[in-house]
Amino acid sequence: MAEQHVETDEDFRSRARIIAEALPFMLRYDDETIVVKYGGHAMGSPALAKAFAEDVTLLKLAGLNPVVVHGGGPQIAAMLDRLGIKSEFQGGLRVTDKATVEIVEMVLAGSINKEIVAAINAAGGRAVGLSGKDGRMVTATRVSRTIVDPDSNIEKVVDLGFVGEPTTVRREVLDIMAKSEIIPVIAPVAPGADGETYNINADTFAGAIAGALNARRLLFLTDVPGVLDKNKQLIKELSVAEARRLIEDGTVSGGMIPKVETCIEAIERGVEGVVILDGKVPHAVLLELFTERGAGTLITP
Ligand SMILES: Nc1ncnc2c1ncn2[C@@H]1O[C@H](COP(=O)(O)OP(=O)(O)O)[C@@H](O)[C@H]1O
Ligand SMILES: CC(=O)N[C@@H](CCC(=O)OP(=O)(O)O)C(=O)O
Repeated sequence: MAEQHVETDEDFRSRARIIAEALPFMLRYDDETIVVKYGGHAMGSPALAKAFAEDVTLLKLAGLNPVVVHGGGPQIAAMLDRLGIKSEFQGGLRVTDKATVEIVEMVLAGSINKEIVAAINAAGGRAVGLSGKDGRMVTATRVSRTIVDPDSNIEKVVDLGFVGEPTTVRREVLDIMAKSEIIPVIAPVAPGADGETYNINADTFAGAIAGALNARRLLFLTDVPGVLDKNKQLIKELSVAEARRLIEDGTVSGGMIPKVETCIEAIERGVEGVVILDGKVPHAVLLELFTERGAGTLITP
């Protein structure tokens, strides 16, 4: 028979201490907007998803204003694969043709968005799923990427198809939700002025939302402990200038590029406290916000 853990009086009292330790942080962030970007790679097991949903629910009940922006890159890749649609990335962005953008919207604004909404609601919160299309929240413009051709070593502009970046963000719907018990969960797709649907990198999207809402904190939950140096060691603090250097020298690559670029832009827009952290640590959001010991990489001006 399994041995039962008997709680001592000391264990019992230490629980109260742990709860009380959160008080100064609750006061610090009272009424403040916290944008949490939940990356596709951070969506691991059902237990992790439950812990994430509990954290977000607890933030709202504690008087903060959490806004969730989610990704789903691996989940889009799996669906495209099942449908036999090839997909490639340029500079961390998915080249998105007409067929691909339909799948992107279906996976992001459909299944993933509703899974997160359901998880938060199961934890006792009141989540509402949205995309950039709802309430005309976000308008996108088409982007392209300049890359260096490995054969000729010459720079060339690559058309990425229906890939956009947010140009305008209307706060209206999010402001209404902030005053209510509702927790917005937003998928990163938005219409362009041409009426087409655009696929927006979730990091870039989260940065635009955080900037428009004057968020106090922007947290990126991913699948690595933070930004790693050339020796794969965690960099705990990174200035904007150092972050730019790491992109230029290739230390930061792939999906970490839009994340770090967004951190830089968010800081330049006045967002205080931008952190990249490991979403595979259960309750990463609570540990980051409600304890003195920060996790991950903090980007500073
Ligand atoms: N310097 C770096 N430090 C940490 N991760 C890096 C770095 N350069 C590239 N990466 C890659 O970036 C990935 C995180 O970005 P991404 O795959 O887009 O995650 P998410 O789905 O969470 O947005 C990591 O898993 C890692 O493979
Ligand atoms: C243009 C572009 O690359 N869009 C991303 C949107 C999803 C995303 O960013 O998801 P993660 O945060 O999980 O990486 C994509 O198609 O994969």
